[in-house]
Amino acid sequence: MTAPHQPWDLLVVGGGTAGIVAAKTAARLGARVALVERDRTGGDCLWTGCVPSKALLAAAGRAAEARRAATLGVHVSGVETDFPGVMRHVRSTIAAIEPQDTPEALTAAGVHVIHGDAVFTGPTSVEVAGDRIDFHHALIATGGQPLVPPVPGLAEADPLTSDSVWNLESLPHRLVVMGGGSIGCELGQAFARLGSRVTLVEALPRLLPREDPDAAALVHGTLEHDGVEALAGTRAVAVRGRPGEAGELVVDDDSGERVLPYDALLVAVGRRPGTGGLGLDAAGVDLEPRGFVTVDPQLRTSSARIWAAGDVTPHPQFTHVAGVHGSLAASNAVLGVRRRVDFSAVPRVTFTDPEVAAVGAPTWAHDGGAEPRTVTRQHVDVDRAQAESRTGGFSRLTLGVRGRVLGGTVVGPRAGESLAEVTLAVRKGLTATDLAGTTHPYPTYGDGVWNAAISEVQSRLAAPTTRWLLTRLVALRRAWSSR
Ligand SMILES: Cc1cc2nc3c(=O)[nH]c(=O)nc-3n(C[C@H](O)[C@H](O)[C@H](O)COP(=O)(O)OP(=O)(O)OC[C@H]3O[C@@H](n4cnc5c(N)ncnc54)[C@H](O)[C@@H]3O)c2cc1C
Ligand SMILES: NC(=O)c1ccc[n+]([C@@H]2O[C@H](COP(=O)([O-])OP(=O)(O)OC[C@H]3O[C@@H](n4cnc5c(N)ncnc54)[C@H](O)[C@@H]3O)[C@@H](O)[C@H]2O)c1
Repeated sequence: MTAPHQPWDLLVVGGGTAGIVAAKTAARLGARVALVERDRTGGDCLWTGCVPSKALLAAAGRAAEARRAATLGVHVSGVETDFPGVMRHVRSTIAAIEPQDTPEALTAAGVHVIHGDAVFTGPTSVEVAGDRIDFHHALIATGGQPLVPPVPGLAEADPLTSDSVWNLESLPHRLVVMGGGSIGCELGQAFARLGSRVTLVEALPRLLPREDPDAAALVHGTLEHDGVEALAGTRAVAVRGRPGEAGELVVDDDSGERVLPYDALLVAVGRRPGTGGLGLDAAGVDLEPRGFVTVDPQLRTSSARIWAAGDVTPHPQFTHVAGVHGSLAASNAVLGVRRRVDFSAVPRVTFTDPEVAAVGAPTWAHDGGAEPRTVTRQHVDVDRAQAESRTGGFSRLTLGVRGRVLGGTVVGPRAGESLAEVTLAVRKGLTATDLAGTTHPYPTYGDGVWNAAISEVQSRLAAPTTRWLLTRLVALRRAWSSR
């Protein structure tokens, strides 16, 4: 392999979202860029993460909609799901999106693509298939892998993970899912709606433990309605099973042990950073205690010319974060600027039904009156939700001094879309008055956030001093008009 332009201005290791966005950004800035990928460019999001999971959820959602259409007077009988057909939809979605991330697309964007496993041999060089490649700057964007925790018998049973679940050819009759976070809830709901008997096991006392408890409760309720047995506060103790065969997961809650038989076991308890075999010692790159690459706020590692972005860092594991951080690290590396990561407004969405979308300061744990505090609009009071018979949701804002929007949680259909304006509000320091004064189209789920903001403005108008002043003003106008 001959690699032109060495040393590269930027050598990117890893062709997932962080690496691709970084490489394209640096090339656009005029840098000479190479990207090393050992597998397929596109990364977790395209092949095993966001894209297949959202395609699967879309199919499962259609089935659920057809089943509940009777509430709207539409009777759909005999709803059947055809798992190979669903998986064809998953693969065709990937195929439709893939062209953006191919080596050809990268080459067209001015990025030299190298296929192989990169290993750092020093602070300014890597080796790929025996060839030495020199760089002025490098970016580690090697992502992560599903974590398989040390539960006795688990590794031996070779469970499904978010990497391998996409190879299933038939729907498991009984699916046990370990982990009630984003992957567990999204895939657990999807498989249940497609016809599996799903049991979800979450070690902490509730599902989606990072989200507003009211949001988690709504998701829990819908999962149960979909037929999922959701066991929160339940630890996995042991697995009895062999690869590719039915087995049993032994779990334990405060009331004792219970055996959960499965045809397939899916582990979704988080992801570990992909740093193994990268030669980071030779490069002088430090890891933090959990094994993620340590970065400063400019995404520089402990090695002056090496940067890192995406799931390999301790930052939130989302595609949008990987992309934004990849771009930021690339411009810092090739331009020598000092842009810093900004965590004030990083949105997140769990694509269950209902969707749970949140940003900024938590929307819970605020006692009444003191700031910050919350205002909530239940979606039973949102006309669009009533029209669609989808009232199980809410829009909640966390407000600080003078009504400044510090955070928000929206639960309901397309909550991720409704969250966009809350994200902008948090980022730009807007207030409830700003949101209330912005005309929103009627009837939309956006009315939830809008009316929460309006209720805040109305409650300020109802404050005794304001109320007294307004009453005086009206009385003066009345006196003036009747002169
Ligand atoms: C089931 C699931 C659903 C998800 N859904 C969402 C979602 O809806 N929204 C969202 O925002 N996020 C979602 N995520 C998270 C999202 O997929 C990740 O945060 C994102 O893809 C991380 O991108 P990355 O570039 O950091 O890493 P990756 O995409 O993992 O890319 C790393 C790349 O580096 C390569 N590599 C590793 N080591 C080497 C080496 N030594 N040499 C060369 N190449 C190497 C790998 O082959 C890989 O291609 C989901 C994740 C999962 C698992
Ligand atoms: N919609 C999205 O944006 C989306 C969707 C899927 C995944 N992701 C990303 O992928 C990452 C990984 O997702 P994930 O769901 O695997 O991780 P997660 O951290 O979201 O959830 C893991 C859950 O497993 C539980 N858990 C841990 N050990 C357990 C055990 N032994 N038994 C039972 N439960 C246990 C944890 O308490 C936690 O609730 C997430 O951090 C997320 O950022 C994002």
